[in-house]
Amino acid sequence: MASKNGLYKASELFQAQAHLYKIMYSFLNPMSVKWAIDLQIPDIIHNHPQPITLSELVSALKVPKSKQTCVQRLMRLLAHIDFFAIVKFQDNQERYALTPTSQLLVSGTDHCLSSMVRLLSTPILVDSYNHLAKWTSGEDLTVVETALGPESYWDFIHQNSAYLNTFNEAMESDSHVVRLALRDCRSVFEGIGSLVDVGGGTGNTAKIICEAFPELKYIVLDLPQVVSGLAGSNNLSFVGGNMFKSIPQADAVMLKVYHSTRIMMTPFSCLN
Ligand SMILES: C[S@@+](CC[C@H](N)C(=O)[O-])C[C@H]1O[C@@H](n2cnc3c(N)ncnc32)[C@H](O)[C@@H]1O
Repeated sequence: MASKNGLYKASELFQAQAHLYKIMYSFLNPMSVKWAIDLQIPDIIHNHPQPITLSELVSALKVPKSKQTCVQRLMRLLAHIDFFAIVKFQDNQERYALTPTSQLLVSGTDHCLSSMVRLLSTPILVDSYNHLAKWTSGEDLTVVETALGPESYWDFIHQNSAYLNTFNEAMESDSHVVRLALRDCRSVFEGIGSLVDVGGGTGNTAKIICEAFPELKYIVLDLPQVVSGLAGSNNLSFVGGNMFKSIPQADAVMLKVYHSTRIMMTPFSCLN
C-alpha cells in the first residue's frame, strides 16, 4: 500500500524508520568507545595473555551480575564497528582481541590516544553540535563559540583548570603520534630552514620535530596566555600573538588544529 503522499509504500517507510533510528543512535558508537576506556577494557585485553572471553572479561571488570549482559552488548557493538576483533580458538569460544584502533587506547604506550577520546566526548564539545543551525546563520563565530555565547573557547579553557588539563593532555597525546609520522615521512621536513607552527600550543609537536631536526629554526605561534613563560631552546622559540592578525615569516607553515572552522575558512592574508 502506498503512503498518503503516494511516494513510498508503507513497508518502505517502516524500513526507513529503522534506518532513521539507526542514524540517530549512532552517537552510541563514540560513547561506547569512551565507556570501554572508562572501564579500562583495552588495558585488560592488552594485559591478558591471550584474547579474552566474555566471562574472563566480566570477572576482571567485577561488574554485578545484573550488568553482565550490558558488557556483552558493549563488546558486540564495539566488535561490530571494528574497535575490537572477535576470534575463535579450537574450543570454539568467542574471544575479544585488540585491533589497531583499540591498541591506540592502551595506557602507557607512546601512542595512547585515550585523553583525546576523553576531550572529544566532553559535554561542552558534544553539546556544541546542537548549535550547528544557529552557527550556519551567523557570520564569525566558531561552532563552540556559538554554543558558549560571547566567550571564546580559548577563554573558557583558560578559566577552567580541570578542562585545561584535559585539553593539554589530549593535545600532548595527539602530538606523540607525530613520532609515528616522522618515522615514514622525514622527507617532508628535510631541506626546510625555518618553520612556524601556527596554533602550536605549548610546543608538544615542536619538541618532537626539533629533536629530530636540530638544524630547523622552529617558531611556535600561539595566544599570549598560552605561550607566556614558556622557555624555548637553541632552535625553538615561542611567539605570542593572533594568527588572524600576523604570522611570523618562515620557509614553511604548519597548522595542526581541530575544531577551528574559522581557521579553515580564513584566507591567511597575514602570511607574507
Ligand atoms: C587544537 S589546539 C592545537 C595545539 C597544537 N597544534 C597541538 O597539536 O598540540 C589549537 C591551538 O590554537 C591556538 N589558537 C586559537 N586561536 C588562536 C589565534 N587566534 N592565534 C594563535 N593561536 C590560536 C590555541 O590556543 C590552541 O593552542
